[in-house]
Amino acid sequence: MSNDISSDAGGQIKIHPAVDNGIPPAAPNFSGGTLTCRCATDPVTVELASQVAHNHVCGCTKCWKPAGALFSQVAVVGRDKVTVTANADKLAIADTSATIQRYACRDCGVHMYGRIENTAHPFHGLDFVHTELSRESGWAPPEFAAFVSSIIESGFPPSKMGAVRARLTELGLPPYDALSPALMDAISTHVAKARGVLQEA
Ligand SMILES: N[C@@H](CCC(=O)N[C@@H](CS)C(=O)NCC(=O)O)C(=O)O
Ligand SMILES: [Zn+2]
Ligand SMILES: [Zn+2]
Repeated sequence: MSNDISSDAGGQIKIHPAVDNGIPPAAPNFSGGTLTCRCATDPVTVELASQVAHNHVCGCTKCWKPAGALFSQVAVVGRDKVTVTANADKLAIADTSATIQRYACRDCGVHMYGRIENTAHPFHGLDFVHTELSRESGWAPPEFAAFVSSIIESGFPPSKMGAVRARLTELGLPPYDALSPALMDAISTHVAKARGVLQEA
């Protein structure tokens, strides 16, 4: 336990640096900022021309996490609000077979944005971004924890899942093993309408 990267000296479970010491609120009228990768020279920069939505922490193996973090922090923003403003040539898709095409810096490994190209996907039109890559404060804070059980797939001991879910709840991040109920309902509503079995939401 003492050398477990997922807990601090006091045994407190560490979720992600953006939430471990309290979650700062959104700034009113916040209108975006610049994401910068971790390269000391020639960093990739991405401009977001709006506030983000549905910010959350994600335990899946595919989302980018800073070193030592159990969870990723990830939000969505309209794809028309996302512009790569420097060193775009360093970006490559982390896994071309994934639904979300995550554009990663080849040098530092940070994911700069994730994009869904399938126009039938419920989340088409939204890009996935990590606001911690910005120096600005005022981003919409994370509201829930998604894919919590998936941290086990990165090697986290199943016996400590109770402590993780308790800590997430304490932080005000209700833990779910897929997305939040609101987002799961939105996905199924989209699917039902596409199948013609539902007219009204
Ligand atoms: N248990 C899997 C879950 C992966 C997963 O489904 N991730 C969600 C949340 S980011 C997703 O929507 N993935 C789509 C994708 O990765 O393209 C893992 O941890 O790898
Ligand atoms: Zn980089
Ligand atoms: Zn994820």
